[in-house]
Amino acid sequence: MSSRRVVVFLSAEELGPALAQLVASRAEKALSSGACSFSLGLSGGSLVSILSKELPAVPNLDCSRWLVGFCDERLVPFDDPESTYGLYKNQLFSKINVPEDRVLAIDPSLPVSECADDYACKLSKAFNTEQMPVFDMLLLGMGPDGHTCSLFPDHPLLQESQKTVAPISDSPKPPPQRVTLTLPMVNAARCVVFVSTGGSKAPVLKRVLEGGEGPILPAALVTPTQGELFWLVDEPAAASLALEVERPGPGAKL
Ligand SMILES: O=C(O)[C@H](O)[C@@H](O)[C@H](O)[C@H](O)COP(=O)(O)O
Repeated sequence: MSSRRVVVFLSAEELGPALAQLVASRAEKALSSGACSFSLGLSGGSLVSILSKELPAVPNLDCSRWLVGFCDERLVPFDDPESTYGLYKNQLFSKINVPEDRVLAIDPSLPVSECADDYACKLSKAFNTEQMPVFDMLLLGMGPDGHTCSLFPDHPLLQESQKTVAPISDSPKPPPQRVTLTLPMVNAARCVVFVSTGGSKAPVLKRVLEGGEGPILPAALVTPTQGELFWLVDEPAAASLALEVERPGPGAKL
């Protein structure tokens, strides 16, 4: 892992614009350095509302060459309120100019194992590679149990070392059937950004960032091989941290 930065913001309201600016600046950097696209993996949960509010507010944001995938997705129809793609379609994609055919959604009509394999093929095709697709940036959340994507504590999926996308049928967080990027896929990304806010995350954030008793939690297994790792958190989530963190001033660029 090239670097880990833990950045603490006064509130989620201050974190949002900084996150959007980070995404936009990394997209600009990728595309201006000759890449044909900027590949971004999205998670669900509270990230949906943060990104839907803050990305469209970035001045002159051009997403026409973005390639958008999902770090995990629930096996429900797109019009189900639990569908991460459905939420982003309604709340974000209608406000930015990412072409519809460059948003890589799962096929929720398939059985979960076939759905995972189908999504892995879709990603390989979109990234034009037979190797492990490498996202420019992945945006991850973390549950109060330390899960990320749909990788849950003590789950056999944490040992998956070959697949890029895996099925899960016993998610402890409903709905039970999902597909998820695997740890090798997540750790191959050029930049991984966790966003975690709220006091309920304070205990697990301390355990993930500073270590503690018991098995290592899924979010702590995200250690990009060569990529950057950001933890963007608010003060309530950081309340128990003892390690050195960054506290940028208002409007500071990451
Ligand atoms: O689809 C999902 O459930 C998410 O991808 C999941 O991994 C989420 O990121 C965490 O549960 C954190 O969610 P919050 O940020 O809402 O706490």
